[in-house]
Amino acid sequence: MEVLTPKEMGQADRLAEQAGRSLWHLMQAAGGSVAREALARFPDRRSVAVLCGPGNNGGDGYVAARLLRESGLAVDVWRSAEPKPGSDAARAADAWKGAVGALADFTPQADMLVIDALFGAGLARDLDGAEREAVERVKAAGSVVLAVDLPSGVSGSSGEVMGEALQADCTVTFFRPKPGHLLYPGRALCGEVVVADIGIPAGVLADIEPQLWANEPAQWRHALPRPKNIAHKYQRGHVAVFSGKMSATGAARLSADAAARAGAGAVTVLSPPDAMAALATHLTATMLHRFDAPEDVLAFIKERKVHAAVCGPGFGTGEKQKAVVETLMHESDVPLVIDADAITVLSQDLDCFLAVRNSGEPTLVLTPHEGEFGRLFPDLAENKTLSKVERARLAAARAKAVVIYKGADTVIAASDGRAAINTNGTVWLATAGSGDVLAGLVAALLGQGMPPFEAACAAVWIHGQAGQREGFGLTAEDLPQAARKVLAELISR
Ligand SMILES: NC(=O)C1=CN([C@@H]2O[C@H](COP(=O)(O)OP(=O)(O)OC[C@H]3O[C@@H](n4cnc5c(N)ncnc54)[C@H](OP(=O)(O)O)[C@@H]3O)[C@@H](O)[C@H]2O)[C@@H](O)CC1
Ligand SMILES: [K+]
Repeated sequence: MEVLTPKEMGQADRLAEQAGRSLWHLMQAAGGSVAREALARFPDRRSVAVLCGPGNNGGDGYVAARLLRESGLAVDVWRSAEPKPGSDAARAADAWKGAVGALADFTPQADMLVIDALFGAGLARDLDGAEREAVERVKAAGSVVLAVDLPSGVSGSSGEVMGEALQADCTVTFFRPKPGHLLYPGRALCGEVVVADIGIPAGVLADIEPQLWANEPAQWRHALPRPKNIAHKYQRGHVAVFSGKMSATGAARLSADAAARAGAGAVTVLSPPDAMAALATHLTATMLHRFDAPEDVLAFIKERKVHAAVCGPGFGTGEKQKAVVETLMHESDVPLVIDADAITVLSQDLDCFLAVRNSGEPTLVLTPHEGEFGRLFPDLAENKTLSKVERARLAAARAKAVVIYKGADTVIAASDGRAAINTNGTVWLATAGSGDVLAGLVAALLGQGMPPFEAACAAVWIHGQAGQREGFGLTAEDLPQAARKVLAELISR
């Protein structure tokens, strides 16, 4: 599903108006969907307090208050400021015939349902004054909170908290989700998110051309590799995985296993001389090839028609490893997944490493977690005015790569501006070796010809789904088999 920034949502609103849906009607539908969710989800609440701000978010609140009162509930409205005269919100406030108290006098109770219509998409600065104090009182009272569009204090564009924010049990948003619903900490503060249809025609999206999605199979399933019956193993993608020294071969084996389970026809682990024996005792279907120097790597990639390579897991960060990364980046055009130690190597001189990747397909996928992202792109990491999506996009454009910016809310970004926020991750994936598996999955899909952005999105989603299936106590060794089953289901559907 498309994700719209608050600015794009404003555009949707204007385009809907041109198509004959006035803001007044949209506001009625928005307030109506809030009232419906309140009745359906919290039927046992004895009283309802609707907190209304000065803008259209408050307007939605007045509409919901009226409808809930008409359905027989005891409803009070508390407002921080009056809506602008002549606005749709002012008209909605006029249609509310009950009492209106000053927000400063509002005393929340634990058994109350609080409908938060203070601020939504128009939140422009940190909460302070009466609104901030009311938010603090609601949090302290522990009332159940249903947020209109966004919990007040959460930025719709970044999910960041602006000064202070409510913790909602449920958030009803309209037409399409916003980044603030999917990016932390906003995602946690929203509670369950309901996306309500308020009559904005989906056709407006063709004009808006959103470049951000919630990461879902609908976005990339069509591009999943489906091998032809007559393909031989090398036509199904040959993935090379670089191993580190003797005491650090496990990470490469996890990547290799993941690549094989994700459909690569052949997988070879490229091993430094000292690790050959350790790897040989562990590998069965996966092939093993020794390399001493970068020239060996280039020769192997060429002669054995490697379709994608993973470099980084357990690789090491010394001069020898740096020379290999440099060679891969400058002298080979094999699609590359650069992870872990190879990211550290790259971050030593990113400009130099990326200097020659100025044209052509972005065949580079970078998979930094928060710390690695900070090392690769320190200025972007430190820029607190940017959302995680914006940081990932700028990084992708700078590196001419697909960037998988990992975390609980992993963002995948392409250098052309497309981006996706992943939502199916689980805490069980925060385990040693989990990233090595992800790198192998990306390489398998790349090696089978899937375009890089789609391959990265698919791999992240499949990884998340595999984590959910395995759940409590999973280890990275469990993930490749689980990923295989997830992928098999996706392809067979
Ligand atoms: N788009 C659509 O299709 C639809 C949108 N709908 C609804 O409209 C909502 C967006 O409405 P909106 O633009 O009026 O913004 P909103 O969140 O009410 O706040 C703006 C007001 O707050 C003020 N203000 C801001 N920050 C502040 C602060 N920290 N502390 C104090 N004041 C602050 C700001 O003041 P200003 O910055 O102008 O001085 C302005 O007065 C959206 O969330 C959804 O619920 C639906 O009705 C259906 C269709
Ligand atoms: K709100």
